[in-house]
Amino acid sequence: MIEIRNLSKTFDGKQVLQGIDLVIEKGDIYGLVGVSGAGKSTLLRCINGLESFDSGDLIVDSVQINRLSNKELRYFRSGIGMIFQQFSLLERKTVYENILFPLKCFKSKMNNVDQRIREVLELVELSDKINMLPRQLSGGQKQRVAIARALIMNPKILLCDEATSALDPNITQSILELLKKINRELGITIVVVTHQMSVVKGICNKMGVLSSGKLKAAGNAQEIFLNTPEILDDFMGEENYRDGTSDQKKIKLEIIQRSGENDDILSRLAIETGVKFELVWGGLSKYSDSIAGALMIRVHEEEYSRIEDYLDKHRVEWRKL
Ligand SMILES: Nc1ncnc2c1ncn2[C@@H]1O[C@H](COP(=O)(O)OP(=O)(O)OP(=O)(O)O)[C@@H](O)[C@H]1O
Repeated sequence: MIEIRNLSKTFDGKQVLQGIDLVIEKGDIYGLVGVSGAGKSTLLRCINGLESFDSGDLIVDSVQINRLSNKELRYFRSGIGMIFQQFSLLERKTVYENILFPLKCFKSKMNNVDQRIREVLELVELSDKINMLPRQLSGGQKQRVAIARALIMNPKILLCDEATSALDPNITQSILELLKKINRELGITIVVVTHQMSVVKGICNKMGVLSSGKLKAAGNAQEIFLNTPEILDDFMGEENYRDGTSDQKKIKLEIIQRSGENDDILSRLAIETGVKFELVWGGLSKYSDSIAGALMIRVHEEEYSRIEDYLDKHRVEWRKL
């Protein structure tokens, strides 16, 4: 378990994390989201002791990180894996040597190193690339090597800093599946820093929303998406829909669909109100353990009240954006 209590940090007098209280349970896949500069990466780096903090407590499996000596901190960090957007592989070393690297760094006395490297490579499904150099691999394959390198030390926690941000959607999906498998089969707690809402929806059971160094919300990811979506408004539009024409006279609203309810809502809305509206974005999202969806429509302000009346009358869940 990772417990963060009233943690604050400044950089050059600027407060970048302010009174953060957060608990990440063993086995969670926890998403940390927020706009650029919100403090996500700094918080992630505090968790593995790469970054110090000014006040508060950070306790990982009953170990108070801020009280560790340098030697103890080094040992502690060997039990936490980390992967990055840019993979950070050694370009002149083979896949095998890259995975071996942390064992050398931490002067590990692990037995059967060769067998262990082959095991982690099999887990990330890259056994056939063992003697290749990073430049001979695709982005997704490089991230798999980075994951294997993180796993070689048998970590209890894996930290992912924008690990899929540089990848195509299909490749992202396969990396997310791999992270889920690692969480499920090895029981590794995963903390994911991302600006991609689809990543949080796809794999995270919990999430924390950071804004200007403060924690705006924390809890069950699906509940935050469905019950308090306004908290995520800052990110909407970056990924879910593109709306270049900012027509002031049009109002956007979101219709929530839970478990297949209101499948026919758009056709009913069009036929029964006669209002012409635009579908901006729509889709079902697969949350870690269920499916729910949202439809975003745009309507001229003069006709907005007819839509509002219809949705309320038919008890359809919606909100104005
Ligand atoms: N080493 C540093 N020295 C000084 N300021 C820093 C340092 N690292 C981060 N900051 C500042 O701390 C704030 C939080 O940065 P951080 O990288 O944690 O945000 P983030 O939410 O991860 O953003 P992004 O999504 O862009 O990576 C920013 O204002 C950043 O400029």
